[in-house]
Amino acid sequence: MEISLQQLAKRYNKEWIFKDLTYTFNTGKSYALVGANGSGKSTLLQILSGYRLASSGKIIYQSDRIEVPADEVFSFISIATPYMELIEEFTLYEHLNFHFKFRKRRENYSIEDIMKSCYLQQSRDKIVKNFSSGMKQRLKLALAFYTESDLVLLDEPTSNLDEQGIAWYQDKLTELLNTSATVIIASNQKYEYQDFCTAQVNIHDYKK
Ligand SMILES: Nc1ncnc2c1ncn2[C@@H]1O[C@H](COP(=O)(O)OP(=O)(O)OP(=O)(O)O)[C@@H](O)[C@H]1O
Repeated sequence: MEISLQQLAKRYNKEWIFKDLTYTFNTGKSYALVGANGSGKSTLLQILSGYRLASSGKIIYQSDRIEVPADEVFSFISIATPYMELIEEFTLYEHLNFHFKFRKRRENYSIEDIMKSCYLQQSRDKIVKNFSSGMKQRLKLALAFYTESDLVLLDEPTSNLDEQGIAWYQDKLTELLNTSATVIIASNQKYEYQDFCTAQVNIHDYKK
């Protein structure tokens, strides 16, 4: 998916978070969205996902060179972010089963394959509410990695992950980058994007 931002700007009350952001994210490429804490990385990802509105400017989404209407964009996107809530009352199996009733699994991986791949197969029938923070993060990432999507948005992807979890993230990211998905990673940690992303966008360049 190609995403073209035209003079995008966002402010909260009187504070401009970014202004005049004109940039194109190209199909199949991967981007690191960088900037200090509080600079606006999550805000931009939320706008790209349709969760928040920009204050001004325009976003054009194109799939196979055809513009995707704004109200259909959500079905092309996967997102893993700290503000996204999991359905805590479900077991792991129920959660994955529910999600994949609405979205297609990448390359027809089975739910069992997905649980195994994120080292959660032992927790198949455990309620998500009782997951540790690292387990919840692996589930969020698994939902993003294994959903067939044209655009994958990852916000602080390794928060709460241990060393094995970080290696798993890097491995799954490498697999994702071999697909045609466009990937955007908002990050403060170089190991989340260095050696993986083809370009960097620094929010501080759009604050003048
Ligand atoms: N709903 C909101 N209302 C008002 N201000 C907000 C809101 N959400 C975020 N902000 C402000 O917008 C700015 C950018 O926040 P954002 O979370 O996008 O930054 P970030 O770059 O993702 O930060 P971090 O690296 O700490 O996660 C901050 O000053 C924050 O306080």
